[in-house]
Amino acid sequence: KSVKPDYFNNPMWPGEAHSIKVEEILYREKSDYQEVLVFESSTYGKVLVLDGIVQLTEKDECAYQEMIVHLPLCSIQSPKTVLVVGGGDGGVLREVSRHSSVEHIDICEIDQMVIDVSRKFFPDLAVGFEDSRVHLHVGDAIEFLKCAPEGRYDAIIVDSSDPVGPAQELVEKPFFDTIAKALRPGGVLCNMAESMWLHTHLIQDMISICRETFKGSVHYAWASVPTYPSGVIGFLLCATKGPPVDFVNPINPIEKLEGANEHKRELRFYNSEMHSAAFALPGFVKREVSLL
Ligand SMILES: NCCCN[C@H]1CC[C@H](N)CC1
Repeated sequence: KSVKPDYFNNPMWPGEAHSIKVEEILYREKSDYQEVLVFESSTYGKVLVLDGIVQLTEKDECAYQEMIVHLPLCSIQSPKTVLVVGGGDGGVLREVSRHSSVEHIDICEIDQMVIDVSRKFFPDLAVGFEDSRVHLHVGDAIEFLKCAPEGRYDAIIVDSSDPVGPAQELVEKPFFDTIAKALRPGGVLCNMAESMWLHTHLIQDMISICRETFKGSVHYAWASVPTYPSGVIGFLLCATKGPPVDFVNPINPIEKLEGANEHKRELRFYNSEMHSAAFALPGFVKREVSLL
């Protein structure tokens, strides 16, 4: 094409761009929702990109997938029913299935192409779909949650892409209302919550909505993910009104879970110390993002 794309003019991280050396393009198609790209990188393994935004790399996906799952699931006693919103690559499912107390996992992913591409190029993530407890729903999570039975889930994990494009409505109040309704009293939500370096306004908006919607506690945690913009990603942890949930000190520590580590592939990032440390926040975040 004659004109190079303007890398610096994007809504989520204006003025910055991240580059990874491409060895070989393995897949590039447009689904009904987004452009799906897979390439072999020089130093991060295979990389999944949606609409030009890095979703995961083989090298560092463990940080995000392990934290987004074990921060909520290790904060409640024996979680049984779990809902995953998004997560079509299967990585979150792989992590949920480490918890032997879980009996039923629903996943609602809007884009079948993401599932097919993950099965072909990311078998270490798509392995999550093989668990017999998994029930796949391909469709819009907004509709799925509207029809979900009240108090159905112990935990809901929103593994979304950025709120530009298909995932736009996943940061709005009506969606959080349906999540709160679908969770049991004392149930927990873990929501992808962008970067404390880049998105404090969006994080504040989400926290304000969640404080209203979840009468229980609202906490912000974060992890290092080198291939995400600014090198960190955040997680919003909420509990519905009911038995109080202490997010910072896991009452269901992963180290005590039978079989959690021999599972499909050992944990590479998450442990109980990383769990508690993830809630420690820099001064500027405490000032800019009021959690109280
Ligand atoms: N399931 C893979 C991760 C999807 N979530 C990511 C959160 C951060 C975004 N900038 C990219 C997607």
